[in-house]
Amino acid sequence: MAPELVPTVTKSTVSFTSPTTLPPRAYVTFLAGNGDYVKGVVGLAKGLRKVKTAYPLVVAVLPDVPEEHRKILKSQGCIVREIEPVYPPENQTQFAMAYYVINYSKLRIWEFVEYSKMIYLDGDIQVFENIDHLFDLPDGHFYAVMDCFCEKTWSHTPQYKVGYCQQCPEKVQWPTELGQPPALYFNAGMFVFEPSMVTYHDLLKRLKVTTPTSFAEQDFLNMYFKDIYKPIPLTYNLVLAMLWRHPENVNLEEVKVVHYCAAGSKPWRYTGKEENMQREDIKMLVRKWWDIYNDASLDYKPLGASEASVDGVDIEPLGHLPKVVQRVLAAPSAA
Ligand SMILES: O=c1ccn([C@@H]2O[C@H](COP(=O)(O)OP(=O)(O)O)[C@@H](O)[C@H]2O)c(=O)[nH]1
Ligand SMILES: OC[C@H]1O[C@H](O[C@@H]2[C@@H](O)[C@H](O)[C@@H](O)[C@H](O)[C@@H]2O)[C@H](O)[C@@H](O)[C@H]1O
Ligand SMILES: [Mn+2]
Repeated sequence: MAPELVPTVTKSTVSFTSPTTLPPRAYVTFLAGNGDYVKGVVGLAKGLRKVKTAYPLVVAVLPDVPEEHRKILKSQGCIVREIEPVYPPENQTQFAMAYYVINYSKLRIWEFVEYSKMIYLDGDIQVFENIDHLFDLPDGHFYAVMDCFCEKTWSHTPQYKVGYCQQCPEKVQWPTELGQPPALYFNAGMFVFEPSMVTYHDLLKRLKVTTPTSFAEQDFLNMYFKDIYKPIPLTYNLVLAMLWRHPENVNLEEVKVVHYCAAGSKPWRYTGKEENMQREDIKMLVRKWWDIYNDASLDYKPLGASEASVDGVDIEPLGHLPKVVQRVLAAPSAA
């Protein structure tokens, strides 16, 4: 329903303005499959509500996301938009993770042109402090946080082989015999962008003639936006591996956004068994995620709607703190 318009008299004319003229902006995330990433998106929706963002969360869902999950997302106040998958050209490339092939579907968000500016967030991200001010960054650029090349997932790359990382370029100099150091490279789990049909069609056209590489759409987006990419501080997307790879670059107190992308760190699957997962900072961040996910006061409460169900579908929290997670979080750190 359109907001009730209130007349305002300017000079001799009367013009109508909506009482709350928010610019057309939104957060957007991506959901594929009928698995447990929907918990990540519910957690993200509740986290954004907790920090009192002024903007909605759009969830771009692939056709394989079941109706049940879509209803849960709508019950959490999300705007659910179905997108068609995007596949890279046929190739023999080994992606760093086999499922990365579906992540090219993220490119569909460029066609959400009803929004002038959007902030993309992976479903395994949590926002712990309000970041709405990023929407006011100057137009015409692509803003994202620089990634780290030190995890094993990078072992196929020249930078990993020589021990170079953009997070500490002075530690191991880029060997001159290898030519120019790699261009600044961002993590594609969070970025600020402007939807545009021109860009959207050009992205898909360029994808058709681009050989896929191990980090799939993240590599492609880095190639495509390299001339307008502007790094923003890691407080806006803490890739967890930074905690053990570049602790000197991290001040946890200042971190606003946490990206649970390290192996074994997805809070809704956390067992504490994988490498680094017994660290006290990891256990604290997993607990912080669950505190939001389990906080019923953060559930979306539309005026007048029953909180018990939506169209008869019981909207129970998707899961309390599983016993295994409680046990692991409570256990004293071995490290
Ligand atoms: O089975 C899947 C795999 C990925 N995703 C979405 O794609 C994003 C990117 O994948 P992921 O975060 O696992 O990559 P990582 O950042 O861990 O490399 C996820 O956050 C989800 O939003 C999803 O919905 N279902
Ligand atoms: O499809 C490729 C994915 O590549 C990125 O994840 C990687 C990357 O960050 C590496 O640098 C890390 O080492 C690794 O752990 C992490 O999973 C994005 O987070 C994700 O959204 C998506 O684009
Ligand atoms: Mn991620």
